[in-house]
Amino acid sequence: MSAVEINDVVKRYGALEVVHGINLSIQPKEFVVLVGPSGCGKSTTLRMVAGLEDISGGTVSIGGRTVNKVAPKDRDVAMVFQNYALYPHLDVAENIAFGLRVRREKKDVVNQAVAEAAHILGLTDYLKRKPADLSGGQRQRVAMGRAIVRKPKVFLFDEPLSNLDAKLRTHMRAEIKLLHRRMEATSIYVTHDQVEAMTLADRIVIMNNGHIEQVGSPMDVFLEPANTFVASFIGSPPMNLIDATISMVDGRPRGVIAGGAGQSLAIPGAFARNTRDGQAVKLGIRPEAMLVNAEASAEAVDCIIDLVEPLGAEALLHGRIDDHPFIAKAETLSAIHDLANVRRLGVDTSRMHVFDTETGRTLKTLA
Ligand SMILES: Nc1ncnc2c1ncn2[C@@H]1O[C@H](COP(=O)(O)OP(=O)(O)OP(=O)(O)O)[C@@H](O)[C@H]1O
Repeated sequence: MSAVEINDVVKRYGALEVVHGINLSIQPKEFVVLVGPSGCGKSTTLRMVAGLEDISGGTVSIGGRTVNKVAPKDRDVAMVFQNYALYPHLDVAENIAFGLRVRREKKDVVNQAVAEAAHILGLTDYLKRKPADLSGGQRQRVAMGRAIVRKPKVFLFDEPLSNLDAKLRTHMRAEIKLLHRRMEATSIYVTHDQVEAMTLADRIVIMNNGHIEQVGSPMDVFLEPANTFVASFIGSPPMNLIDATISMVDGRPRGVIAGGAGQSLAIPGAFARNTRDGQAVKLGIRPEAMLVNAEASAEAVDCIIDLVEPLGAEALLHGRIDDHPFIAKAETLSAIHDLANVRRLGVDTSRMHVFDTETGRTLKTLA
């Protein structure tokens, strides 16, 4: 039985429909991340699972029970919010204990649960402090402690790290992952940050405009994006998408880059059989599949580099191929090239993607 089942779920605010009939089955112990740009409906979806928003159509089930009409407190879920939602007048121990006290659990049960959670989260020395005297990361841990002690069927996280600075966010991300390994609790996590999604998720659900674009493991969605939206959302810097037209050369399709002098790249085998002569496509080339050492590549294109951004071991090259902007990634340590003066880049076409321009869908036959 799935832990959470979302069936044809719709959300409307008056006449405005913001979630358009989505389907998702979440397995027990699974860590699922809903990711997408601002306004795509991920928080609304999570809040419908939590019971904080009414469901306009379809059903949500938790542990096999339809919960559409069940009050949030009776759904056996615990939610961790971005703004922590701690009680400022209560100390850490009282904040963690709050849900158990409401349930009128016995005092020694509460004390033991709080001690355990504090130990897991490294809060033992802070139990008597008020939230105002804690760092952002510590406050977020208290919020997680409050969720843990309730031992819910499902943890729901709504952008829990977005108020933290970059370093702390990386640290807390690792903590959440370790916590999940330890507790093995089914978790649904909402973020707009694709790096957070990639690092935390067993499965990523990519949402856009109230629809689900693709569901898969982090590597699946990275290696086999179903469409241009997923391709440009997952991966940093994003995949370059270059307009081209398919042209058959000696019976093999090549993508001729639009609006230029006819430069072209070989369409990889997995995409080739779904192309047709004259078809408008987008060639999807990840920055790391563009190679400074063009002479060593079977396929290459002429380009102009406008800007080199050194990142340390790597540099990002911002440039143009026939007026199409692109970003390439180069290793600075091994490259003997003067990166600003690179005029030709190799393309590892075995790692190239091809999308139909009209539908945006990949031309690869996905399993
Ligand atoms: N109470 C409301 N009334 C009307 N429209 C709403 C309401 N709440 C949310 N929306 C709209 O629903 C859509 C989805 O919102 P939601 O908060 O789920 O997006 P999100 O993907 O979580 O974005 P963000 O990352 O910015 O929170 C948005 O277009 C938003 O404007």
